[in-house]
Amino acid sequence: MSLLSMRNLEKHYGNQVVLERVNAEVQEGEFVSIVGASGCGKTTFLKMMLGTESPSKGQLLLDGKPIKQEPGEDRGVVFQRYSVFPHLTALQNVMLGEEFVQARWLGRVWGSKRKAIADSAKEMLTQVGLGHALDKYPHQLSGGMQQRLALAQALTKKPRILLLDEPFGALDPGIRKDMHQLITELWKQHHLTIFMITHDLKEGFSLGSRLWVFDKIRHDPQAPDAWGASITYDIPL
Ligand SMILES: Nc1ncnc2c1ncn2[C@@H]1O[C@H](COP(=O)(O)OP(=O)(O)OP(=O)(O)O)[C@@H](O)[C@H]1O
Repeated sequence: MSLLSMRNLEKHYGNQVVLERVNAEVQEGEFVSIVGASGCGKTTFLKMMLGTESPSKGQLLLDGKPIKQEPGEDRGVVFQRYSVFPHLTALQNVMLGEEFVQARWLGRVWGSKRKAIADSAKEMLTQVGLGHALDKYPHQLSGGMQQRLALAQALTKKPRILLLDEPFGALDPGIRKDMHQLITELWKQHHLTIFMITHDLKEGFSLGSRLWVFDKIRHDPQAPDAWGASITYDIPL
C-alpha cells in the first residue's frame, strides 16, 4: 500500500478553486520537490498534508486512511521563516516539543527524564551542525543556522513525513548548497518521506527523487478562479 494516496483531491476557498483533480501515489522514502507559479496552491497542498486545512472534495489518504485534520507527530514541518521560538535558545527550542508531550502526562519534566530529552535534543542539534550553538537564541544565529534549528526541531519528534515550504528560499547560494547536502543526508539517515516546495527549478531538479509541477489544466480568462491547479508533470529524478 502507498504511504499517501491522493484521489481527485480538490481544495476550494469560497468560489475559488485552488486545487482540482490531484491524483498521485507516494511511497515511503520518496522525496518530492514541488514547483509551480506563485499562488497556484502549493502551500495549500502542504497544509492539507499537515492537517491544518482539509480537502474540499476527493481523498487524501495516509496508510489508506483519511489524513487526520490536525498536525500530528508523524508530520514535521519547516517554513521559509519563523519556524522557531525567538525567546528560547536553540536547545530549548528543540527540547520543547518532547517536554510538552511528557508534561501532559507527568506535569513538569524533571531529573533523568529531562536529561534524556536534553541529550536527544543535543544529538539532533549536532546532526544538523549546531552542536556548538546550543545556548544561542535564534536572533544570534545566521539564516542558515536558523533553518538548521528549524530542521532539528521538526525532526526531534521522529516524523515519518517532513514538509518543507521553501526552506532555503531566504538563504545565500553558498549556504543553500550546504543545506542541500544536509537535507539529503537527513532524508537518508531518518528514512523520511519529504515534500519540499521550491521556487528554484534547479533546486527542484537536483534534490530528491521526484519532481511535481503544479499548474492549471483549464483556464477561463473571464473566470480565473473557476479552475484549480493539478499535478501537470510528475518527473522521476
Ligand atoms: N486561508 C485562505 N483563505 C482564502 N484563500 C486562500 C487561503 N489560503 C490561500 N488562499 C488562496 O489560495 C491560492 C493559493 O495559495 P497558496 O499559498 O497555496 O499558493 P502558493 O502556490 O503556495 O503560492 P506562493 O508560491 O506564492 O507561496 C491563492 O490565490 C491564495 O490567495
